[in-house]
Amino acid sequence: MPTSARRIGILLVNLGTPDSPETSDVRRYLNEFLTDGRVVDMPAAIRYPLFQGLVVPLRAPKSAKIYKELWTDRGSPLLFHGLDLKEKVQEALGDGYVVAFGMRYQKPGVAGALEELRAANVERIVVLPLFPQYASASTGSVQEKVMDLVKDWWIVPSISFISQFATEPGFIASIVARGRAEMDKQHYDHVVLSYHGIPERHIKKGDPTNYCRFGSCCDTLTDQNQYCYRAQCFATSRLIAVGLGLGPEQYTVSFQSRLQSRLRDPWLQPYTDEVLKEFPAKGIKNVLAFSPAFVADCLETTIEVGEEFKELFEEAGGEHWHLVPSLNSEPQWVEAVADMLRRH
Ligand SMILES: C=CC1=C(C)c2cc3[nH]c(cc4nc(cc5[nH]c(cc1n2)c(C)c5CCC(=O)O)C(CCC(=O)O)=C4C)c(C)c3C=C
Ligand SMILES: [Fe+2]
Ligand SMILES: [Fe+2]
Repeated sequence: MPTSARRIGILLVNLGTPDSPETSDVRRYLNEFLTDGRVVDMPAAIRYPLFQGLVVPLRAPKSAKIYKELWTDRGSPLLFHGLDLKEKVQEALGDGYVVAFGMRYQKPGVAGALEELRAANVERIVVLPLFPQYASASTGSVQEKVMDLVKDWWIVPSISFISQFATEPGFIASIVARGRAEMDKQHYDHVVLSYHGIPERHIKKGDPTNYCRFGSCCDTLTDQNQYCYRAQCFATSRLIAVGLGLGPEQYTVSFQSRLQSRLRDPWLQPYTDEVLKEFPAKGIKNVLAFSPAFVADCLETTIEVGEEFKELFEEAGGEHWHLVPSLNSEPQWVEAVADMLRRH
């Protein structure tokens, strides 16, 4: 008797968000997030008491206030955009695929999403962490979680990971189209491409040949630095700039969202909140900002770039700061994701 063809399982994963903007839920989220050894790479014996006992209790009420500003009728944007993307990618890929969506921290979790794929008896699983540039704190953590979960299955399926898509033409074209739509509406003096920061140390830990010097070494992607987050951010930026027809002097690459550390560990620089203050004195009064480390709007885009940086820029004498929305579940991006998955 012929058997019907088995389908391919797709697991889309994003970072995670609190269940609600209440302090108790934000605390639970931050406790899980900031005790992940790939995010805070201190020995567990220090990390747990320091973060659960001190950092998170102090941070949670402040973060909760900001999450309240972000929250919508549909809840957290990171979550509902992820669910929308899942639906639309499923539609684009058709019956030969089963698409599931999970979050690295909190709900819906990666475990439940993997169970959906197991129940569908998929032939193999392709995991797409929704982070364009590879970082151990984001992509690496998702990879670790997936491997940790499937290791207990009686039959371990074939699993592959799309580790990064920093230079993927469909990703770049989707961002360029978003940017063009804004640039057609009005003139901008300058473009800022602001990426989530990470400690420089995290890059050095993934640099076995000791190649990265945080200088021009990151200006090209080579076999030696293919997983360097900084080099990937620069590669994404160059392609966006080419797509928008920008010369090197017309855009700035910078890094945001650093977690203040008393150890004063350097994070990737320049910091967005510092460079933007210098723009007005240089005659840059109208700025278009992109957040190309994120494919879905979230606290770090809508609030940090869209509101906090705007305020800082205006205080420094700037006139107009505008954030290009993330790709979310825009049709061109849905097709780019489906195409990436079909080719994988
Ligand atoms: C681009 C991917 C991300 C990397 C790399 C990353 C590294 C990283 N983040 C923190 C600390 C925080 N990040 C927070 C929010 C947050 N971070 C990402 C993505 C990456 N983080 C996203 C998508 C979000 C938004 C989630 C949402 O619910 O909207 C937060 C929580 C907010 C706050 O309290 O400020 C923290 C804390 C570190 C320390 C780190 C690398 C070492
Ligand atoms: Fe983060
Ligand atoms: Fe580098």
